[in-house]
Amino acid sequence: MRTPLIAGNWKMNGSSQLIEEFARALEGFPLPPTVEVALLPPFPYILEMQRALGASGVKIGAQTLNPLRSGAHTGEVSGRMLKELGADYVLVGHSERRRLYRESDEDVYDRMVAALNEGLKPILCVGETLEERDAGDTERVVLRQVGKVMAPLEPEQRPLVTIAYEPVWAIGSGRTPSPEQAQEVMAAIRRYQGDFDAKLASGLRLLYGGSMNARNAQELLAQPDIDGGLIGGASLKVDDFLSICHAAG
Ligand SMILES: O=C(CO)COP(=O)(O)O
Repeated sequence: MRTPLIAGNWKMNGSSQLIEEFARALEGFPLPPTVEVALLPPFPYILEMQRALGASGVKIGAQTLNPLRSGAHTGEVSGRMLKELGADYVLVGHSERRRLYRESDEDVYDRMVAALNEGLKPILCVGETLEERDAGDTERVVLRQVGKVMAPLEPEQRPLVTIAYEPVWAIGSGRTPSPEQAQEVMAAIRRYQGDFDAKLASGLRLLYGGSMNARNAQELLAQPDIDGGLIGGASLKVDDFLSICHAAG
């Protein structure tokens, strides 16, 4: 039985005021006990969020990490630091990191290993561009991204990874694949993992991300291989985010 996870990726958004709004809302509106909920704010808010929301059961995460532990890397943040701040989760390979900061599959792998070594729970993001989808390349692209990072891991590390399927064209666009189209890709990811290890595949937690909101969450989450969501824009609206959490419960 896989516990659903709803994770909110604030990207470079949010404020102390928004953290307070979440704290107030969660006082009167507890989270469903059957769902794990995480919020991933920008680095400067991690500690504040941990203090304000930790007691509500919300887990805290980060959006990236540097693969090194420390050193002369101006502007960077390591997994060790995130762990010390109380972070549980960390995204690796988000398409915005791949595109805007030129992170390759190898860079994503290095971050994955660093996250695992620090005891953080990595969420590996994968997804195709519109051109790749139109060319009929979706599965090939997504399984390559999964394989390049998952295959070299030690067998005992693989079950610690959550995979988020986020079609690049669905992110921030208001467009989503149909629930059946999302299901098809996510079932392919699970089958592919099953080629390594059947137990790993059945326990693997798969999230859908890309314009998931309070209106479409229910039908996406109803698909058999969708175990939760990675939410961008709607995680900045307290009511919408909490209603997605309840839809998953
Ligand atoms: O990129 C995303 C989450 O990581 C999805 O963002 P949106 O929900 O804003 O489309």
